[in-house]
Amino acid sequence: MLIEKKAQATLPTEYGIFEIMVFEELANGKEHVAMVMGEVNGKEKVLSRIHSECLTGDVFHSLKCDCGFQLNTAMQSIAAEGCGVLIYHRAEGRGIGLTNKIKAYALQDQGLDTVEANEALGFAPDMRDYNACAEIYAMLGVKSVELMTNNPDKIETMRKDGINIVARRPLVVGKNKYNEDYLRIKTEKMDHMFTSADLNSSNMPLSFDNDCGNDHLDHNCKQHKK
Ligand SMILES: Nc1nc2c(ncn2[C@@H]2O[C@H](COP(=O)(O)OP(=O)(O)OP(=O)(O)O)[C@@H](O)[C@H]2O)c(=O)[nH]1
Ligand SMILES: [Zn+2]
Repeated sequence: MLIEKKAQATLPTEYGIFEIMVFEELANGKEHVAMVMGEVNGKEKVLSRIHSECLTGDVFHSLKCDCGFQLNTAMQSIAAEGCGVLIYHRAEGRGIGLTNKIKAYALQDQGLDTVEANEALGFAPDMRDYNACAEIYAMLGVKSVELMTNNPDKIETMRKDGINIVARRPLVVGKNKYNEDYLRIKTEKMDHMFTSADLNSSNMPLSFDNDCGNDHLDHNCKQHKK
């Protein structure tokens, strides 16, 4: 056994009411979270997202990546379906941890891309495994999942790690001028399934992506003050 269920409670969110469950990965003490809506025990093709922790995107609404937008959209989609599982997978920085991710960001400030920065720090571009997630699905009684992701390598690794993925739902959201290159590199070097239409369109859901020419997101920008 890799994980142990530690706690469960009802959690109302702006998207709907979930059951939150905490599972500890015994080897490293990581606390993975399952946000569960509806009856998933014994079900096939449960709508699901395995969301890798991204403190900067999920909490601080960073625009350098698409994580925060994907997290919100995944929860909305599960709520719309009335049934599903979101696993919040504590694999910050694709498994290299927060300190190393921020070191990678510093290298990106100097011109390296997301893959080169990981490699410069001595890491593979993606260090994640999903064994704990496979066990969480098993403990929940989920037979198979429809996974929200754009990453075919993630699907392949998850299948190797024992997750039964029977369908994929794209999760293309949050493109903006700060993550354009990041999304392009993910498409070119990490095979993410963004179409050229996805990469060329702006699906930024927020109104502050202004056209004033100022390279900031200043809500007090004189041009935009009403
Ligand atoms: N090392 C590193 N990790 C990053 C970087 N940007 C985002 N991340 C982490 O990447 C993880 C998310 O991976 P992504 O490559 O964005 O997407 P994915 O999970 O593989 O695929 P999707 O399911 O389509 O979202 C989170 O843990 C983020 O913290 C970066 O530049 N370097
Ligand atoms: Zn992110």
